[in-house]
Amino acid sequence: MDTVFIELDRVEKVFDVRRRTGFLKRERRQVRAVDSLSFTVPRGEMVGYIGPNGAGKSTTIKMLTGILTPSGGRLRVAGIDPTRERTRLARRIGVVFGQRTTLWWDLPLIDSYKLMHRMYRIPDARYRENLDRCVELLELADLLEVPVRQLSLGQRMRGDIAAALLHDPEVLYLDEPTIGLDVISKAKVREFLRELNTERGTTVLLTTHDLQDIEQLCSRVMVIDHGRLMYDGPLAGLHEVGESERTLVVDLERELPPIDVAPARVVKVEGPRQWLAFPAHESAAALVARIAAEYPLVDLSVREPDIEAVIAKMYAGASGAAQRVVP
Ligand SMILES: Nc1ncnc2c1ncn2[C@@H]1O[C@H](COP(=O)(O)OP(=O)(O)OP(=O)(O)O)[C@@H](O)[C@H]1O
Repeated sequence: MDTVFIELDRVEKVFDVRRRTGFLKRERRQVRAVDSLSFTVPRGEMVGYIGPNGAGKSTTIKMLTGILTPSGGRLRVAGIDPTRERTRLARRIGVVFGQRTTLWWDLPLIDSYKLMHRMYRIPDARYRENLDRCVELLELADLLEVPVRQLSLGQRMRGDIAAALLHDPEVLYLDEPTIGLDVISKAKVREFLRELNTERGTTVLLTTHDLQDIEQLCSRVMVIDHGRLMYDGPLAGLHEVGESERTLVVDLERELPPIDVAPARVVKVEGPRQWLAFPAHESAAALVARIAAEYPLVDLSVREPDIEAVIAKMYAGASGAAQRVVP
């Protein structure tokens, strides 16, 4: 697990953008899509890679596949420089872009796979074995003869994931693999990815706007914004850096004025029930003890912060370098 598989050292990507600003007038501007980005991913890890729109996620993945060349820094995948040896690397990586398909639109699904078999020069036995496995686990048997354009989004996505895995890649880059899928299809895709990771040890870098993907699949999450790494650690750790709050719901014997115990503050009162927000890192037990000592307490419960709210808050305040938290 501890061999470094993906390695970025102060990687930069700057785009030159020309914009028409008037008749014969053009403005040149530089967009720093990825800004001094450093991280490593060990072989066999499944990592979530998240950030708001335009944060630089796709640009990172494109550099990792060799489609884009970094403007600066050092980048290696399996010891290979993707820009210099894109073809050699292609045999070892799989890519799924949720919003685009790599399948041939008018052909039955199986024909796309046959074409890939030849394109990647996959040995016959290996191709058969991988295809059988994907067909079984992704439930593709009834879909193989169906032209891709007739597949539903969820079916096509499963078809695309299989296509990315026929050549046994060591790493899989997934860009929004569950976008637009219904609950059942999402569950199938997640289960498949989990199995792929545990059974085959495939390294997975997962970009998604669906935090449940991350919660269910990744023990580690990287948050990127304005091309910079804002957080790298377990999902649970985001609570602390996101300055999130937990809520204590207190039932008193009778209606009373708002409870006064710092640092908690009352955010809602409904008859004898009061809601108190307090910093997530504070001990709930200490707070409860103080309330019990001073107020006629009947019942209480603690509500954990919603991770979506934590991340939204983090994105909102993520413009300054001062808030970068990379343990
Ligand atoms: N080919 C390009 N030319 C110019 N600017 C680009 C190019 N590709 C990306 N950008 C810019 O770089 C920044 C990062 O874009 P990128 O697509 O990597 O973000 P993202 O995190 O993948 O966003 P999303 O979640 O919307 O897909 C954006 O400001 C984008 O406009």
